[in-house]
Amino acid sequence: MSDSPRTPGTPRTLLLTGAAGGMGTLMRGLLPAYGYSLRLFDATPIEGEPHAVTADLGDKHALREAVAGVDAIVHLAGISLEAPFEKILRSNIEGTYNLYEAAREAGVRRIVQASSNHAVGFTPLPGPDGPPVPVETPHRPDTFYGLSKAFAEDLAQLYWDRDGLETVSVRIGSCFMEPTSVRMLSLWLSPGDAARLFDAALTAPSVGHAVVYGSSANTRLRWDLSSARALGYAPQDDSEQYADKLLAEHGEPQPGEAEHDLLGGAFCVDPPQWPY
Ligand SMILES: NC(=O)C1=CN([C@@H]2O[C@H](COP(=O)(O)OP(=O)(O)OC[C@H]3O[C@@H](n4cnc5c(N)ncnc54)[C@H](O)[C@@H]3O)[C@@H](O)[C@H]2O)C=CC1
Ligand SMILES: O=C(O)[C@H]1OC(=O)[C@H](O)[C@@H](O)[C@@H]1O
Repeated sequence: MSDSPRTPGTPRTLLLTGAAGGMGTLMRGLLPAYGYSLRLFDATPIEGEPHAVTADLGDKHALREAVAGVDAIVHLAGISLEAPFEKILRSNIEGTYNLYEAAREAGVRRIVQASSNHAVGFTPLPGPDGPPVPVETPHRPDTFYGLSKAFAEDLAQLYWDRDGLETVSVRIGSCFMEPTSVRMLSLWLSPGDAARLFDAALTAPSVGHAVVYGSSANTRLRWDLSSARALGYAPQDDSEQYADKLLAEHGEPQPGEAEHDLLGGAFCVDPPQWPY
């Protein structure tokens, strides 16, 4: 259920790109309870959703039709791991540009887009008592994938400054049903908190282009959630309930290991490693 106030002008009809993916599937389940009506878009067909648009982000005509009449967009589509540059260029860089162009032409007011911790992956991790990583930290992408997210944030800034199209860029940590590594104890964004954060990002007044980190209220958090909280985000989950099990399985990351030293963890190793 929605825990954010409704104001006149709150978006109702959303285009959800990446609707067939892991997060898209979770958000298809959770966002309607906040009062949104979803139009689904993905290159992969979605079983049981005959009205979903099955199209690639490279298909400008399909994008123009998909954005027509929506109040806002939640943009999750794209390659979600490291890949050859040419593939990242097509899906994440050109694809996100195509979406922004379609949105601008259609007069869509706001986009909430999935950025990633990997846009700043080479940022040194502070110790548990150090100051959390601020959103203003410079882009330090750890992969071509992270580079595409840094591009998407700059693209959003341009469309705000030049065209008045608002964006909240959410640097998502790790959004899955449960954290599956010790690193994810710090970065985990529970599905419920992801829906809360997207709702806050869709409904907060006058965001311009806001960059926020996307995590739950984890005990082991190492980045600063204050810009997300300023949108009205009030996370309710904490990964700590999974800590004993994950630490028993994997042990604490040690100094000198990417997972211990760098925000992007094993994406910073060449070639990038996962699971992380
Ligand atoms: N799940 C996570 O922990 C994190 C996710 N993200 C970002 O959030 C978004 C969603 O992530 P997941 O659901 O985990 O990824 P996913 O890989 O499960 O889903 C991505 C979806 O995008 C679609 N897609 C890819 N390229 C496309 C194209 N050119 N045209 C149309 N559709 C295309 C795929 O078919 C897929 O259904 C991605 O942008 C990812 O980079 C960022 C940080 C962490
Ligand atoms: O760092 C992480 O855990 C996550 O970051 C991402 O950007 C990826 O899309 C996701 O698959 C990873 O699990």
